[in-house]
Order: sequence, then C-alpha cells, then structure tokens
Amino acid sequence: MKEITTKQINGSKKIGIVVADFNSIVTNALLNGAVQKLQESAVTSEQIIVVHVPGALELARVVNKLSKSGLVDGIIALGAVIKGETNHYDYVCKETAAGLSQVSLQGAVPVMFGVLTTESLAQAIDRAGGKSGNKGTECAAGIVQMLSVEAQIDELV
Ligand SMILES: Nc1c(NC[C@H](O)[C@H](O)[C@H](O)CO)[nH]c(=O)[nH]c1=O
Ligand SMILES: CC(=O)[C@@H](O)COP(=O)(O)O
Repeated sequence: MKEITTKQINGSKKIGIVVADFNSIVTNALLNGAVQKLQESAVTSEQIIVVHVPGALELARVVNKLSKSGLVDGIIALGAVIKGETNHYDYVCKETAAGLSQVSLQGAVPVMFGVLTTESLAQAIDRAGGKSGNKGTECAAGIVQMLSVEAQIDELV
C-alpha cells in the first residue's frame, strides 16, 4: 500500500493569502494565525504573498486572478461573514463559498476555504484565535498538506 501524506514543502513554493478587510478585527487574527503556522512549517516570508480585498464577496474574483497569475502554488482565502438583521448574510455566504469552491476545483492551484460564517461577532472571535481555535491556522496547515501531496502525486505520474 502506498500512502501519500504531508511532508514539508520545498522553498520554491509560493503561497498566496487573500484576506477580506470586512470585520478586520477578526480577519486580521485569521491572517496572523495563518502566517504564524506557515512560518512554523518552514515557509519563509519571501514565499508568502498577502492580498487584501474589501469583503468576502470579492475573494473569489481575486483568488481566481491570483490562481491564474502563476505567482503562487497555493492560496488561502480568509474572511468573516457575520449575520446581521437581514438575509443578506445568506447570499454573501452562499456566493462566497460557491465562488471559492469553483476556483479551487477548476483553477490552477489548491484553495483553502478560511471564511468564517457565524451568527455573532463572539462566535467569529472564538474561531480566530479564541476557544474554538483559529481557522487561519487550520488553513495554513491544510495548504502545506495539499501542496505536499499534490507534488507527490505529480512525481508518480
Ligand atoms: N456583511 C459582510 C460582508 N459584506 C460585504 C460583501 O462581502 C461585499 O464586499 C459587498 O457586498 C460589496 O460587493 N462582507 C464580509 O466579508 N463579511 C460580512 O459580514
Ligand atoms: C453578512 C452581512 O452582509 C451583514 O453584515 C449585513 O447586515 P444586515 O443584514 O443587518 O444589513
């Protein structure tokens, strides 16, 4: 049986982080968690490109542009969508998830979905370095695994 699993990624790989500035008190914490985890995984700051967009709905377009650019080998998309008084939340969540999923499946590089979709600011804070962890940290570990396993598959082809 051959098992393909995580190894450290080589120093030539570039990782893009596209972060929504809406609810920046949360998304900055996600960004910090992602960068710290990447650095713990021996990814240098020179291998990381950070791009800011206005809100979650703009993530997919810029992630798609970055994916096609050839500048990066993997992308982490970070955002925080927090429910308000109306059903606008539902549309933002649905379209953001659909857009990013499409880019990851059909695009050139793997995309990690690091967009919080919560009922309250408190729930978001809990998931951006609070008692429920840090979604940015999770996504950083995930992109390292994805780049590693995809490279190993390419070597078998
Ligand atoms: N309410 C939230 C938004 N709304 C803004 C949209 O994402 C978008 O920027 C706007 O509709 C213009 O196209 N964005 C978030 O990231 N989080 C929210 O809670
Ligand atoms: C997720 C959102 O778009 C939300 O912030 C909008 O708030 P509201 O539904 O009160 O307009």
